[in-house]
Formats: sequence, structure tokens, C-alpha cells
Amino acid sequence: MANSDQIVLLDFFPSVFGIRVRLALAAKGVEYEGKEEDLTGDKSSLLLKMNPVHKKIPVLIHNGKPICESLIIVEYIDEVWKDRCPLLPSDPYQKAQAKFWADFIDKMVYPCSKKLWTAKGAEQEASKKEFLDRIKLLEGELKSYPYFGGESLGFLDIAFLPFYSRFYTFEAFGNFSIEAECPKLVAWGKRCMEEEFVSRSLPHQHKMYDLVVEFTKKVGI
Ligand SMILES: N[C@@H](CCC(=O)N[C@@H](CS)C(=O)NCC(=O)O)C(=O)O
Repeated sequence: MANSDQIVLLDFFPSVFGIRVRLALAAKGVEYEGKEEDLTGDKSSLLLKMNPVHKKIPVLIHNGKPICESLIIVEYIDEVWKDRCPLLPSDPYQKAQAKFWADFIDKMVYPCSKKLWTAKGAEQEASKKEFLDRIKLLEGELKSYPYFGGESLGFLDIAFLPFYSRFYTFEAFGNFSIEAECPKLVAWGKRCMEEEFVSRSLPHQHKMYDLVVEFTKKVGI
């Protein structure tokens, strides 16, 4: 890709989906202009124009052309900047597996993780159980490897790392310990944080907690 490429990311700092794209761009060393959306207010005309279907961030705008949906964007970034730091496995079966588990995160982990800080009482308790059961399944996928990507950090690591950034938030709202239940997963998160591009791009867990608290106050949860 030419150095003159124009890359803009429509983003919202605390978003787990936006963070995925920031991580993928950082992994590849791609420079871009970030534009922050105020998701507690009116959406910008640029966002509505670039993602008229879902009207959601993140949107990557590459030389004027929008790409929407975080996992699709990460895959796009991997294909466009394929000369460095491969994210998806080249083996078709391994690639399908990585996509399966990333889809599992979006369909099965994200909804109950959100309820940990938005729901109360019995609903919150039920979501805690669901969340732990599901991340234990995901933890099993680490097998004996250091990363979900095997020996190196890849697509599935990037898909789940933003949730690691929210672990303290989940624990504080849900009053439980993820490390007590999923020690391998917490060790994985700490290992990923040793990568310079991850520690630079992933919001600190306490900062994320403050942002989530601020967001809940703004939107009145
Ligand atoms: N499946 C989408 C989810 C994106 C998403 O839910 N974005 C939220 C911010 S975390 C958003 O823009 N919400 C605005 C709205 O729902 O109106 C992805 O992976 O990119």
C-alpha cells in the first residue's frame, strides 16, 4: 500500500469493537487519523454516510471507501497490509477456527458481558454464570499455546483483547474474580500486554472502568 493512502477510523474510545481495529492497525504499524464519535449524542453526518446500514462505529475509511464491522475490518487490514505481522492463519482450517471463535465472542460473550454492567439482581447473576461458562470454553482454545494465534499473537487474540481490557469492569460490577475461574485466560492477557503494540493501544483496565462508569451515568443506566 502506498504511503499516500488516506486512512480514517471512525471510533469511540471505550468501544471493544473500535479497539480491535486500533490493535490491528497498531500490529501492522499503519498510521491513520482517528475521529471520535459521541455515541451519547447525535451521530456525525460522516458516520451516517459511511455506515448507513448499521450507523455504528468502527468504520475504517480507506481512500474514501468505508469498511464496516470490526471483524471484517481486521480481516481487511490483514489482507491489505499482508507483508507484515500476519493475523489470520494461512491454513484454511485454522482460519475457519479463528473466525468461528471470533464469531462466538460476538454472539455469545459480548451480550452477557454487557449485562454484567448494565443489568442488576437476578439478570446480572445469570449473565455472570453465562459469561464465565463461555469464557471458559474460549480459554480451552488456548490449549498449551501462549496465544490464541498459536506461537504468535493473531486474529482471535485481537478479537478478545478488548474484553480483557474490561475484565476489571466486569469484576467490579459483578463482584467476582475472573482470575479465580480462568487463570490461563488472565495469564494470556498479561502475556499479550508484554507486546509493545498491545500495551500502547489497549486501554488500561482501570481507565476502561472509569470510562464505563462515566458512560453509564451519561446514558442513565
Ligand atoms: N458488530 C459491530 C458492532 C459495533 C457496535 O456495536 N458499535 C457500537 C459502539 S460499541 C455503536 O456504534 N453503537 C451505536 C448505536 O448502537 O447506535 C462490529 O463488530 O463492529
